[in-house]
Amino acid sequence: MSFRSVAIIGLGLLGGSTGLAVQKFLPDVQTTGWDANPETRARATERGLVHTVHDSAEDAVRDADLVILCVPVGAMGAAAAAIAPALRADVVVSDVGSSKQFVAKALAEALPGVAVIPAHPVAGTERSGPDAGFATLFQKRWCIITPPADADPAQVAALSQFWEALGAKVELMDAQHHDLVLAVTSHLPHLIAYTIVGTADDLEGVTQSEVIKYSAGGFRDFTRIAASDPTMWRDVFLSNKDAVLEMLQRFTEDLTALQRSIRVGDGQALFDQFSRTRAIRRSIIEEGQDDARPDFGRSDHAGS
Ligand SMILES: NC(=O)c1ccc[n+]([C@@H]2O[C@H](COP(=O)([O-])OP(=O)(O)OC[C@H]3O[C@@H](n4cnc5c(N)ncnc54)[C@H](O)[C@@H]3O)[C@@H](O)[C@H]2O)c1
Ligand SMILES: O=C(O)C(=O)C[C@]1(C(=O)O)C=C[C@@H](O)C=C1
Repeated sequence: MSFRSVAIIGLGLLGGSTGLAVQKFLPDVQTTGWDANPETRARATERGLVHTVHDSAEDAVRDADLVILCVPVGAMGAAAAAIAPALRADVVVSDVGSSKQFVAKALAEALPGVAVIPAHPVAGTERSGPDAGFATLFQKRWCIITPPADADPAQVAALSQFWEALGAKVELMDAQHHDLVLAVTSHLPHLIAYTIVGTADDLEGVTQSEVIKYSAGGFRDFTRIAASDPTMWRDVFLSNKDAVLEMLQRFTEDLTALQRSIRVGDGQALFDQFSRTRAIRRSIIEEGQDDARPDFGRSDHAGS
C-alpha cells in the first residue's frame, strides 16, 4: 500500500516542510492542511505549503489516508480530538513529535480504534512558523518510527516508504528507547544551550551587546540552539521529564568530574576527555551525518 492523500495538521516548520517535501518528491500525492492559527493558514496558502489549506480540521482530514500531526507535543491530544469525527475508516494517523511515549498515549486516548503510528523525523532548525519550512529538510536525516505492538506491518511499511521518499533514513524503535536516546542527543543539548545563553546574559558586565560582539565562535552556536521555539521545547521537557532528568543527573556528574580536573590541575584528564569527544565528532562527519541542511533553512531564512 502507499498513501494517496496526506493531511497535515499544524503548518509550521515541520508541517510546512512535510507539505513542501511531499509536493516535491511525491508529486502524485494530494496534500491538505489546517492550522489552529488563521494567520498561519493564510501564510500557508500564500506559500503553497500544501495543495489546499482548509478552514476546519475536519475538512482537512476527510479524504486523507494519512494524517500527520505537526503541532507541539502538548497540543497533540487536542489536535487528535479535533480530527477524530471526520477520519476515514482506513486512515493512518501519525505525528512528528519530539517525544514519543507521551504522544503515543495522548493519541491512543483521543483516537480509540484508529491506526496510530507515531514517528519523529530527527530534522529541524531553530526556526518556527509557516515561513520556516523547506522541502529538503528531511534529506539524509533519520526518521524514527515507534509503532505500537499491535500495528499493522503493511501500514508501518507504507509510513516508512513515505518518509524514505521524502529523503529520510528510517529506523523502527521502541518509544521508551527513543525517549531515552533523544533525551541525550537532542533534549539535553537544548537545555544546556538555554542555560548557558541565559547565564551569560545574567552575568554582571556581560551586556547584550558584548554577548553579540564576542559570539563569533562556540557561543554563537549555542545562541542558535537557544533561539528554538519556546512552546515546542517547554512541551518536550514536560513530556519527556523522566528521561531528561535521568540524563541530566548523568551529565551533572560528568560535569562535576571535569570541574574537579580543572580545580586540581589534572591536565591529562582534560586532554583525554577532549580527545575522546574530538574523535566522536570526526566519526560523525565520516559517516556523512554532519549538518547537511542548506542555508535556506537556517539563519538567513525567514520564520520566527
Ligand atoms: N523544530 C524542530 O526542530 C523539530 C524537529 C522535529 C520534530 N519537531 C516536532 O514537530 C512538532 C511541530 O514543531 P514545529 O517546529 O513545526 O513548530 P511550529 O511552531 O513551527 O509549528 C507548530 C504549528 O502548530 C500549530 N498548532 C498549535 N496547536 C495546534 C492545534 N491544537 N491544532 C492545529 N494546529 C496547532 C501552531 O499554530 C503552529 O503553526 C512538535 O511536536 C515538535 O516537537 C520539531
Ligand atoms: O538542529 C536543530 O536546530 C535542532 O534542534 C533539530 C532537532 C535536534 O535536536 O536535532 C531538534 C528537535 C527535534 O525533535 C529534532 C531535531
